Amino acid sequence: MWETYLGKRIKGCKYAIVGAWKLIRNEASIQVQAVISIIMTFAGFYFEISTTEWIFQIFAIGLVMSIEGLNTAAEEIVNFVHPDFHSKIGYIKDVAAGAVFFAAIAATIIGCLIYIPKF
Ligand SMILES: Nc1ncnc2c1ncn2[C@@H]1O[C@H](COP(=O)(O)OP(=O)(O)OP(=O)(O)O)[C@@H](O)[C@H]1O
Repeated sequence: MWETYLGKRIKGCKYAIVGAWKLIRNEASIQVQAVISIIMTFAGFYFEISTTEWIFQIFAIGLVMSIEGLNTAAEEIVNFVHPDFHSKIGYIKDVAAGAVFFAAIAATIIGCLIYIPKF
């Protein structure tokens, strides 16, 4: 059953869920993002934001957490293949962190556009 096309897709989903759980359990940066996401979700219900605002908020949360996860994966790869100090490793880690920064800035702007008018 697991060797069929559908079986392989289901197995892939299982690994992805396990990976998401590992990120939440082990990575402080993801834990911070998860807590912020929960707070923003409560805020969404409290301020009764519109469907369009929910779409943007959920998209922003997904974007930041996805890129933060990819940043963690990039860090793990470079630490594994080259544990020693090297300027190229520093560059790779810096640009991976920079990608998170872009997503975080976009999410912050979306949050401001949604919530500032509510005050
Ligand atoms: N092996 C290395 N070679 C060169 N520069 C490095 C290396 N490791 C880290 N750096 C530099 O230090 C910065 C922070 O690295 P890293 O993300 O590993 O530290 P951290 O954020 O304290 O780690 P963690 O997220 O695991 O707590 C990198 O962006 C990079 O500029």
